[in-house]
Amino acid sequence: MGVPMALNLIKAGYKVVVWNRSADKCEPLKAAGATVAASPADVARQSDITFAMLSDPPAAVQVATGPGGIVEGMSAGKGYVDVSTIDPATAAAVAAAVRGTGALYLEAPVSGSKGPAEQGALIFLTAGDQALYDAAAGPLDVMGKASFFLGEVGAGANMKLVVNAVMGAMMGAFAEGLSLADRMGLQQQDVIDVVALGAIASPMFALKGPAMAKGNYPTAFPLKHQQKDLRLALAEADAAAQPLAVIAAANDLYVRARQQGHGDADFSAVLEAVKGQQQQ
Ligand SMILES: NC(=O)C1=CN([C@@H]2O[C@H](COP(=O)(O)OP(=O)(O)OC[C@H]3O[C@@H](n4cnc5c(N)ncnc54)[C@H](OP(=O)(O)O)[C@@H]3O)[C@@H](O)[C@H]2O)C=CC1
Ligand SMILES: O=CC(=O)O
Repeated sequence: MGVPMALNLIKAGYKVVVWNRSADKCEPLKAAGATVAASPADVARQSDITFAMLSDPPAAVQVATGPGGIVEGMSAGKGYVDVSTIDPATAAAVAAAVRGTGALYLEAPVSGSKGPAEQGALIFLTAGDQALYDAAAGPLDVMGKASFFLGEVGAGANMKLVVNAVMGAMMGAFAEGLSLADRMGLQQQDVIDVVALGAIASPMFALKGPAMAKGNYPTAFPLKHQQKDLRLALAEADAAAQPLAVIAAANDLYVRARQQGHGDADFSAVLEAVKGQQQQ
């Protein structure tokens, strides 16, 4: 996600400084005109606003507060925007560390996958320092088609977890429907066509369905990240005393898919876990 987002900033004329743990992934950005920094702190020192797109809560903490991390390069007048999907407690911990330097913090997880990232059509779910939201309006507008400012730190993370919990359950139900159709002797493509015309039509089913019917799962949103989001949503639901029976059942399917080795495939590969449950 980070590469297409940064490429759009470069194309829009922003001076962009990048860092990634595996340095080779910076190559396309360097070729497009970005400066490659030696560490996250080095990015922060050279930038007014630093964006981070990282896999999960441990990565967000490591890059922000670990040795050579963002916090070492932050100071008053700068801002840190974390667009990773993480939990509200991690966002609050990173916000406290960043704000301790005098800098501003905005969480801004995104809804939308690889295609929207390439097209500059992401949806930002932001919360934290409104002054940084205002200052980052230009870059957010380049990378996204909409931005929501939702209030205090944690609200953006919570919104993202709600949306992705629903998405994971929808994809799980779709995978079960395709498998059921197959067992009944129906064509999966016919199911996809029927669904597309009715009240449960979804861009996600239309986009992923034809490949799923062929057993193909080219990675846009890695299954391991969808399962991470379900796991984080279930933990928040537990803390809020909100039972999530359907979403918890969907999480079990994604856990099984990861155990079967599909973690790096697209999350639509949850279909393989459903197939694996079929009785002979
Ligand atoms: N893909 C998608 O469709 C979407 C993803 N998201 C969310 O965005 C985030 C990124 O997703 P995506 O780009 O697909 O994920 P990837 O797995 O492709 O990228 C994860 C990034 O995190 C880095 N990273 C992981 N652990 C560490 C660490 N300990 N220290 C430093 N860097 C680390 C990786 O570095 P390295 O290259 O060295 O491994 C890599 O740059 C996730 O939170 C995901 O849930 C949100 C919306 C859509
Ligand atoms: O988090 C994934 C997405 O597609 O949004």
